[in-house]
Amino acid sequence: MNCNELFDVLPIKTIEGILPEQVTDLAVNSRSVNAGGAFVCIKGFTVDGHMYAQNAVEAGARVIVASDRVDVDTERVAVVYVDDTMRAIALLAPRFYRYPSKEMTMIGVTGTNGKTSVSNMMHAILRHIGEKSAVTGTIGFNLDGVLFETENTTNDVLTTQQLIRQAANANCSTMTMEVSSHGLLEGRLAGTEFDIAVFTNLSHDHLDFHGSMDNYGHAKGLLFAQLGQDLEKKKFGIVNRDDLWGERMKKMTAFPVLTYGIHQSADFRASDIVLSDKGTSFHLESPEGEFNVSMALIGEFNVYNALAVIAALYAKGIQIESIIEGLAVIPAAKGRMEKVETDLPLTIYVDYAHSPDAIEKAIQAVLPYKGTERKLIFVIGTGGNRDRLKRPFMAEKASIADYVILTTDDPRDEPYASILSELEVGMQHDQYACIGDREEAVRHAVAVANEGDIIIFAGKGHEDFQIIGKEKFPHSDAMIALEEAEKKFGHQVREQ
Ligand SMILES: CC(=O)N[C@H]1[C@@H](OP(=O)(O)OP(=O)(O)OC[C@H]2O[C@@H](n3ccc(=O)[nH]c3=O)[C@H](O)[C@@H]2O)O[C@H](CO)[C@@H](O)[C@@H]1O[C@H](C)C(=O)N[C@@H](C)C(=O)N[C@H](CCC(=O)O)C(=O)O
Ligand SMILES: Nc1ncnc2c1ncn2[C@@H]1O[C@H](COP(=O)(O)OP(=O)(O)OP(=O)(O)O)[C@@H](O)[C@H]1O
Repeated sequence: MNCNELFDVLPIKTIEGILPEQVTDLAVNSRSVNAGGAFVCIKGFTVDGHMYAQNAVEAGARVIVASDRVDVDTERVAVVYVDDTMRAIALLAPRFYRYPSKEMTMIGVTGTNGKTSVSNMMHAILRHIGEKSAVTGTIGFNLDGVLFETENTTNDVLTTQQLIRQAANANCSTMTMEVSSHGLLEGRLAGTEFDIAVFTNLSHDHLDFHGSMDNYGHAKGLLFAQLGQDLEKKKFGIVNRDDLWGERMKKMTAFPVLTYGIHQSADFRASDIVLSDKGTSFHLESPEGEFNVSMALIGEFNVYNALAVIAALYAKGIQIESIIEGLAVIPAAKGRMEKVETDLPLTIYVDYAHSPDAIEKAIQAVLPYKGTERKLIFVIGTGGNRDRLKRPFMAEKASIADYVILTTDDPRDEPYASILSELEVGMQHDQYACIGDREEAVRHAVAVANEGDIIIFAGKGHEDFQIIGKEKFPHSDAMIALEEAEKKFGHQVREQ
């Protein structure tokens, strides 16, 4: 891109050296600088990108954007000095990628729980009805069926613009993004123009970062505020009417807001809900009349997710009949109450619940068909060095299960003992075990199960690793559980 055109977007303090005519690339990581590119030095939580300016020059950068003095040869490279490089990249990235979000319908999904589920359901339905679609979030970046790994739920501003440009170039009609509160507060969505903002719910999580529920709720609301002020555009907010924070989200935008819910009156309302182990059906009241909806996803929480999906895709202009047809055939998002296929006499789910509300909802999903004979075993892990306040509340909700195994998900640098003791405070009955090593915890769950029992492994979901210390180790709840269950029950099945 032409340098004058690119840097014209910045309030520049000084330029040392001579700006080249063009830059080929933008980078915030010295390790991904390409020859002829520009490197922006970001001060992070861990390191200061200014330390890597010389590495960037050696990798071929022609321009460095910095706020602090950098010791580089200005005969070789131009240095653009600004007040704040984080704000600079927020302006440079969308300009460099030519404001790609304007070329598609952009749907942002925020809330404590349900972001991955809702956004992947929308993506799957759009593809089912023949539209090209992209989605980014905790599972990665899915470009019309091809999955790429990403670092964050909501990526840094540069990666975000790169991914949106990729989706636009691939002629996607829609890009759905999971929008985290961290992403909103840290400006990772600068330059992303959303058309539809969806709010799922708000409950206790990430208070280590936000300090209070009020701050956390405010951060989520920024997605609605970021719908902008150009009221001539057709934009929509979608909010959960049964969640007290829904009203607050609504107040953050002047655009029309469609509501959904089960208990309160709403534009999209579900009633006559039938929950089973095979799936869920409900009656839908909508602005277009009444419909029957059925889907293979289990649990009342998925009724909320389905309502959010229906309202958002309706706002995009898709016929409700087509959305319902899509809902009938799509699978659960990976690792979200995902049933592990087995002919062994156990029902096993892998789930990503790691907040008190999600744990309650995951357990409630199986209660309607569990009966009194079968035991529900719930394995709950929490991460080390992260929100400690939620731990007892997680165990309190887990206590709804008959037998609970308290363990870790990514212990990081925190000792097992401190994680487990803080969880244990919340237990409401004595039918539980504390086992820090997750593999051992999974094996124990199968060891205590009887034929017909249900086990939910919560906390790791789609992830196939565990972070212990600073390292990632391969880990799969499903594989360990199946191996153990095969040893325990396999002969029974084979002999039949
Ligand atoms: C606390 C936090 O937000 N950290 C984010 C932050 O990392 P950081 O500030 O530590 O980065 P850093 O390592 O100090 O690097 C600073 C700069 O130096 C550069 N650098 C670094 C090394 C080098 O050799 N060369 C170089 O140029 C880096 O590229 C970067 O530009 O910037 C990184 C790049 O954007 C993010 O990946 C990282 O997210 C970490 C992984 C994280 O765990 N974040 C969590 C808190 C988070 O954001 N979570 C939410 C989901 C919440 C939910 O579940 O709802 C999310 O959206 O993911
Ligand atoms: N609408 C919902 N309400 C409450 N719990 C939900 C809802 N949808 C999913 N869950 C539960 O929360 C877990 C996480 O769901 P999902 O990954 O969709 O949420 P998320 O908002 O993307 O979470 P995260 O930010 O942690 O990635 C699921 O595994 C399920 O147990």
